[in-house]
Amino acid sequence: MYVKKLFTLVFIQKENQILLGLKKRGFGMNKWNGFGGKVEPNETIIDAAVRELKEECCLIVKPGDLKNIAHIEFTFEGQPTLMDVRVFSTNIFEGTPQETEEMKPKWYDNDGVPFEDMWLDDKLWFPYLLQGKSFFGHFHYEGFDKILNYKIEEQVSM
Ligand SMILES: CSc1nc2ncnc(N)c2[nH]1
Repeated sequence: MYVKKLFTLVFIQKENQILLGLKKRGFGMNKWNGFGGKVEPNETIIDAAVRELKEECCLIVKPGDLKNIAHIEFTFEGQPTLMDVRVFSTNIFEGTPQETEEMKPKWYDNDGVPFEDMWLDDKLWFPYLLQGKSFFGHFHYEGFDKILNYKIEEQVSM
């Protein structure tokens, strides 16, 4: 029986670039990632995604411009937690990415994503993200540095 926790993850994309943030504290510190976090009890998933993006890099997006492109679950050997991560992307945004206490933003070329400084699973599913393909993924970890098993299934549309 898992204890499910809901998270958002937002990727801002340009023609051939993707915006990543270097996490400066907390869970995933010193890893490059998209922007997001926990969904609070009083908000929708989309509202949480919009809120976290603004808080973490000062970009503004409209809820309607966020496309839900993936649903990724993370479980951990011997732990009850299931991280239920809803992934969104858009190329419509307002503002310029700013560094905050949480994240240092940087544009990366799609063919230069720093996988060696990201979560282990990211290099497995980023190709789907970069090709605009919707997918479901489940990654079962042992600790935080070893993937025991995983699956990725392309979805026709989310
Ligand atoms: C704990 S395993 C994990 N992989 C991840 N990849 C991208 N964003 C996350 N929040 C991730 N968590």
